[in-house]
Amino acid sequence: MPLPYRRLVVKIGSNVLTQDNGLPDLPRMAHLVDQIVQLKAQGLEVIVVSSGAVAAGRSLITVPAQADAVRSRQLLAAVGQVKLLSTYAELLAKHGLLCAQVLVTKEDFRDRQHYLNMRNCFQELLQQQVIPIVNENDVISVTELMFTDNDELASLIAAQLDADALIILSNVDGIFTGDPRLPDSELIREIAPADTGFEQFITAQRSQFGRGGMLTKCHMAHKVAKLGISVHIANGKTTDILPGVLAGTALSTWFRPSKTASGKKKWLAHAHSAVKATVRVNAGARAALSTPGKAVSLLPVGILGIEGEFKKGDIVQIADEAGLSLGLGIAEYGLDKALERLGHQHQRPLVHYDYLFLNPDLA
Ligand SMILES: Nc1ncnc2c1ncn2[C@@H]1O[C@H](COP(=O)(O)OP(=O)(O)O)[C@@H](O)[C@H]1O
Ligand SMILES: N[C@@H](CCC(=O)OP(=O)(O)O)C(=O)O
Repeated sequence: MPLPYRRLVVKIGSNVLTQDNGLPDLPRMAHLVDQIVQLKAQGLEVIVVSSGAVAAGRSLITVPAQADAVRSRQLLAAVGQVKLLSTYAELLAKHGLLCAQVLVTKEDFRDRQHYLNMRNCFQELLQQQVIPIVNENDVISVTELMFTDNDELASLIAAQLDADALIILSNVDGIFTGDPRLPDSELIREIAPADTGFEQFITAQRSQFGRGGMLTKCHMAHKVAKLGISVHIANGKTTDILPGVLAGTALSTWFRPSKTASGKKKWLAHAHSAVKATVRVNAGARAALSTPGKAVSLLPVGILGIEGEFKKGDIVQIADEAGLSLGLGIAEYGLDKALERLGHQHQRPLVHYDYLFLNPDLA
């Protein structure tokens, strides 16, 4: 049967790879690797984003009682990542396949050139039939340098590599209409790009070893789907979940994708840390930019003011009069020219539509 996707990112959460006692679940890992190999044999390119370094570290070393939370995580992840990757390497070697370790931090997504370098490396690995296994570099990612969790990282990678689909494997079948442990809660099978309000169902409860929780998963999934990438949240503990999701026979919450965004827009969607200045627009410009289905560029006539400095090609944030962020764009010219043209009619757009990413929840 032909599979609907060509390039797939699979995110595997900590709890999927971890037993209740906190130690790695090797049979589960072996089964997931078998499924990945099966998909690869059917012609799919697979990129894995795997958590589990901290859990693997726990099986190897005891954290000293005086170590704080940051030190403990660094210690466990530094030791555990070696074990995590060597386990993947051994399991894949049985099928004659190689994997590659890709450890990243938020910084690696800041600069477009840096971003493209990373993308080129992924492309080479995929071309050589190597399976990239990505994780956050927990040793140097501390506090504000951290991704919210690996769901955010997996979303960035899916957008960066123009994946057709992202499958997020957790310990639940998807998003439920209430606490998944309660019998009245029902699985939401499909969420459309324009759907809102599903966040109300999500409780603060997390899996035992997870970091971000279901709310980040939802936000990320929705954002990625709006970039034109199909997203499924499914249960990584279910037998044959990956082929099941792809065949449409397994349970999951499917975030239906909107029409595909350009590579530049996908990059901009996650480029908040690279913003150089904020451009405030008036109500008319806000209304024009947020009209569904219309390709509108940001013209100087609708700009009220600018905070910060930028050059041609820098990323600017666009905000409304109240300071609410509307999206990000690439400046067509620098601050000096922008100030000269501010408020004037018949001027070149400061941000062209092709280089503009508007927040999906913009009303
Ligand atoms: N409405 C909901 N539907 C599904 N899961 C939910 C919901 N609200 C909270 N959760 C919790 O989210 C958890 C999964 O998120 P998380 O702990 O981040 O997992 P992971 O480690 O796989 O990233 C589930 O184990 C569940 O307890
Ligand atoms: N980088 C950490 C995982 C952090 C994380 O986001 O975990 P999870 O929420 O289970 O995907 C590790 O490898 O242990």
